[in-house]
Amino acid sequence: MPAFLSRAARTRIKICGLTREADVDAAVEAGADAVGFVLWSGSARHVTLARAAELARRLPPFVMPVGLFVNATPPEIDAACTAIPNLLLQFHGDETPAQCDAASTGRRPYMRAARMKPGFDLLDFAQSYPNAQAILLDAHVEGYGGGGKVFDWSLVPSGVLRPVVLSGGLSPANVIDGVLRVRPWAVDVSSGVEVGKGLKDAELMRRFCEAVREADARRADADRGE
Ligand SMILES: O=C(O)c1ccccc1N[C@@H]1O[C@H](COP(=O)(O)O)[C@@H](O)[C@H]1O
Repeated sequence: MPAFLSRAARTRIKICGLTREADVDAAVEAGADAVGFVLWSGSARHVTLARAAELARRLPPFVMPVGLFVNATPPEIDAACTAIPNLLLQFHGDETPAQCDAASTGRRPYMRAARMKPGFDLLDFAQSYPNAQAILLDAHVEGYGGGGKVFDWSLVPSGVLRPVVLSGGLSPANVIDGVLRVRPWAVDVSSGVEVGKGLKDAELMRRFCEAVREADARRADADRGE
């Protein structure tokens, strides 16, 4: 059985939209498995590639840098992958399967964001991106994402058969519920651990990660029938 389907899996944590050194350090300290840099200039959390590379150099081994793109060109993605080794690509715009595959050149792992709303066919969407390493679920919001909006988790069907990353308005207050309801491979948070756009709060990040661990413990108990 693939690890992402295992009931015992520890829910991975990505914290996105970091812009400051202290926030990168605090995210790692809190227990993040991945940290995201918004490389789309249309976002209030945007960082230049040079800045993202500088921040990514602070990451210790086994904490992965993620580059968030919205309709970036292949040369922009090439430049990012050159500047930041081991960059996981997050396509959060209108990228087609062919565009994602071309940008990844078959060698760079990527996640594709799905914008969840009633009527959206997630199974069909996931199938149309067979080379995406994960499907990231975000709420359908004005613009492209990062709006701090929770979508209706009951829209997530069982049987996606791909690693799912739950995002969209997660926070220390609701992430336990999200993990128990959706059982994602990973969770991704931005607005819910912020004091201002791109300005993270160390205490909120700590509480978020702690809540995910609590959800994992409850999930394990539930699976054991306790
Ligand atoms: O963070 C942004 O500014 C952003 C811009 C464009 C697309 C996605 C963006 N962020 C991603 O959105 C989800 C949900 O974020 P939130 O927790 O609801 O604020 C997350 O994957 C961010 O990486």
